[in-house]
Amino acid sequence: MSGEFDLIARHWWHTVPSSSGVVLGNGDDCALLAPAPGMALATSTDMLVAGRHFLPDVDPEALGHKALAVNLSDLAAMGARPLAFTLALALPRVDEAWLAALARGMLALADAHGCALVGGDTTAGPLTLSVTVYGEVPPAQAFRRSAARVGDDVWVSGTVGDARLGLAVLLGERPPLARADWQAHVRARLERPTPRIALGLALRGIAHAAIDVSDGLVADLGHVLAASGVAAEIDIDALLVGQAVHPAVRALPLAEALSCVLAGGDDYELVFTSPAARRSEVQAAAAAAQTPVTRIGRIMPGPVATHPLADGRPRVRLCDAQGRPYPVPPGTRLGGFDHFATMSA
Ligand SMILES: Nc1ncnc2c1ncn2[C@@H]1O[C@H](COP(=O)(O)OP(=O)(O)OP(=O)(O)O)[C@@H](O)[C@H]1O
Ligand SMILES: Cc1ncc(C[n+]2csc(CCOP(=O)(O)O)c2C)c(N)n1
Ligand SMILES: [Mg+2]
Repeated sequence: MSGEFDLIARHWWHTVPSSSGVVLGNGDDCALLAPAPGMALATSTDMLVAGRHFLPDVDPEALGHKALAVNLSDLAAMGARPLAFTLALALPRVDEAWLAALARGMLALADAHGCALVGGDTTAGPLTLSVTVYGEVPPAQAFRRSAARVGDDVWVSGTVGDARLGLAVLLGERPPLARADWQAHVRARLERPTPRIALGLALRGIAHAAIDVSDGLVADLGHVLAASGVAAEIDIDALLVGQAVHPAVRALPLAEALSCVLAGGDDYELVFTSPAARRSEVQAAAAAAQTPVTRIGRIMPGPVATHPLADGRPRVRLCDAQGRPYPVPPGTRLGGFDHFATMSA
């Protein structure tokens, strides 16, 4: 028998970790959360829709991981520590083995971050996963998008562009990579992103503004710049020769490599700003968090923002190591992922 409540009980009952700020978990009309004294409750929602965020034949364990990871990534971008999450799930059919794998992937990542599943909703419908995360952060140390200042450095964690290369192969836009280890890497980067929670926590009190790269580096940095009323120079030489670009991406024709790096999306790395005087503290925080970071540019004066999201003004200037305008090759994409860009009203 597979009624709605059996299904929830079998797959989603989750023991609440004791130290987590969860007063009451799964099973009542609401969960009760209590951030530590002096902490603000941080919350964010992101959903994954079959055919749009993932292909329907994706490994369900990886899908469970990614649905939570992209949400934890938002907590990381705020400098918040994860406490709990809820899961709203629409399922076209009940496939016990598929659901067990989904739960395994999601709950393994939850346990790794001490983040309890405290509630949700399950319905029949087109395959959709919507996660809401809750975390805690000292409000004065949260990395607001509006906090970038002229004179700040721009940094990025990990590598950008490799997830988009993985997607290009999956979508048949290009053949699989000749090197099996590179192919496995780009696929894993697409399907099992690493939320940079440890880095976010280590950067508290050091970074000014931050955002996680979901739509593309230039587009997401653009949200920070618009919210802060500033502009930025991105040093393409520092990006391409540094450790922020994986060799599999560097090996692509230049326009394709730049498109992946600057507009790829699905990276779930942190782009953050911090004062130039604090470079050594950023490096120490990154080392403590065991997360590589690369300095890729600087914040410059820019137009005053009219809206923090859809401001429409060009704010990112691409330059070379000498600060000269970078000659972007024809065919390079810079715009980020936009769900409605190709839909007519
Ligand atoms: N339906 C909605 N109702 C209210 N606020 C929304 C809604 N959709 C998005 N927002 C808010 O708009 C802002 C931008 O949303 P967006 O989803 O682009 O950011 P994000 O979650 O950081 O990025 P991504 O979804 O690409 O990971 C966020 O503050 C988000 O909470
Ligand atoms: C099958 C398939 N097609 C396209 C993509 C790429 N993609 C989809 S949504 C998104 C931005 C983040 O989503 P959101 O802004 O909704 O949080 C990106 C980069 C994918 N991952 N899988
Ligand atoms: Mg979102």
